[in-house]
Amino acid sequence: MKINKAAVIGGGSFGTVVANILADNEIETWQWLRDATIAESINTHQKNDKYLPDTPLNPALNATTELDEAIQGADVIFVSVPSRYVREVVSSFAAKLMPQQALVSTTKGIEPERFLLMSQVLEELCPANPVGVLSGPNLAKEIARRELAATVIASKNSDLRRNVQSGLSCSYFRVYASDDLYGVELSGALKNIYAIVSGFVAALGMGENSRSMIITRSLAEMSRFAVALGANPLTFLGLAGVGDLVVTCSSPLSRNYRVGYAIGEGKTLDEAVNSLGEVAEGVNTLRYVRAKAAELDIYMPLVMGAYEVLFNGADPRLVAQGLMSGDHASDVEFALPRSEI
Ligand SMILES: NC(=O)C1=CN([C@@H]2O[C@H](COP(=O)(O)OP(=O)(O)OC[C@H]3O[C@@H](n4cnc5c(N)ncnc54)[C@H](O)[C@@H]3O)[C@@H](O)[C@H]2O)C=CC1
Ligand SMILES: O=C(CO)COP(=O)(O)O
Repeated sequence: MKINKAAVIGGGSFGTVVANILADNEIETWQWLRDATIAESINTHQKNDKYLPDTPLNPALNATTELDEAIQGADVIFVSVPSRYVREVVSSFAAKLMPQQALVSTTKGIEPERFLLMSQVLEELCPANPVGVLSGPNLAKEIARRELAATVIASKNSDLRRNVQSGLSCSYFRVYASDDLYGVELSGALKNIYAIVSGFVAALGMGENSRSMIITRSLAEMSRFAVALGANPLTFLGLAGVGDLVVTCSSPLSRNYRVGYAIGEGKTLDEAVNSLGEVAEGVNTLRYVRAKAAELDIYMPLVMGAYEVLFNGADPRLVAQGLMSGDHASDVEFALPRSEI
């Protein structure tokens, strides 16, 4: 079955990019957002003035502040609001869904109380509906300029995977498939932490060897955490893992990288976050992952170091330095077991 109507919940930069691709692919698309002025601007001037002011949007894209108008009859509903609001927003329409309507999260964050990923929140709220996750190296502003990019749709439901692949694939966007929902989603959330650390490293003027060491050891740390939580570490080798880690650890277009960069320059966390005006999920994810790693006794020196910098005022230089003095470990996680080091 192809997608005849799609809804996108969220009026930020990524929600707008997803909605615009769907509209470019001639799918009837309704984007829900709270701000009536932005909705009006999308409908009349084909612009999201706040989040993507330089991108002319497809004239066929419909924006609305009425949730019902967006979700009614939508074959797929993309959820693209910051993680702290996903439960609240989805709860407000969950009871109105028909069982065949699929939900796809694009949100890269964690709900702290029970350490739930967004697909788990969706499954809890909408147990009868197919659920998927879209994640990958997808800086919204580059995709908005139609620069080539690829992503991953992860779901246990093969119809959902195929529908999203055909609904979102176009000349500048390619969609790969995975059935490892948890691994794809966990890597999307975790990489935001390491983008912050890479921001410190860049601001401090450390060299390319340091940056490469940080990115590669981030991957080791992410996969160690993932395995402790029961995820498949192989997923971390794909676009949603290495791909997204590399792009967000390298690009000033990443909000998480920019937060780290500002802190590396000497700004406080509040100053760094307030100057963004957009969501940087990694700040909260760092708090939750640090608590989980402590609870499960998982060795994560970059997470522990970054936490000290963001929340206890430690010198960002110490994070990279911490790697030099930590326990000796194997290069590729799981290739050489710790017991043999
Ligand atoms: N921007 C990017 O390059 C990418 C972002 N993502 C993820 O997508 C999610 C959304 O990101 P962006 O669109 O970039 O965020 P954003 O900061 O550009 O926009 C967030 C949107 O959510 C809305 N919002 C905030 N609180 C809300 C509430 N209580 N109810 C309803 N709407 C609310 C805001 O008004 C805004 O329209 C994040 O989890 C992010 O990690 C994923 C891939 C790429
Ligand atoms: O997830 C992203 C790109 O894939 C966007 O990263 P930021 O949230 O750090 O901007």
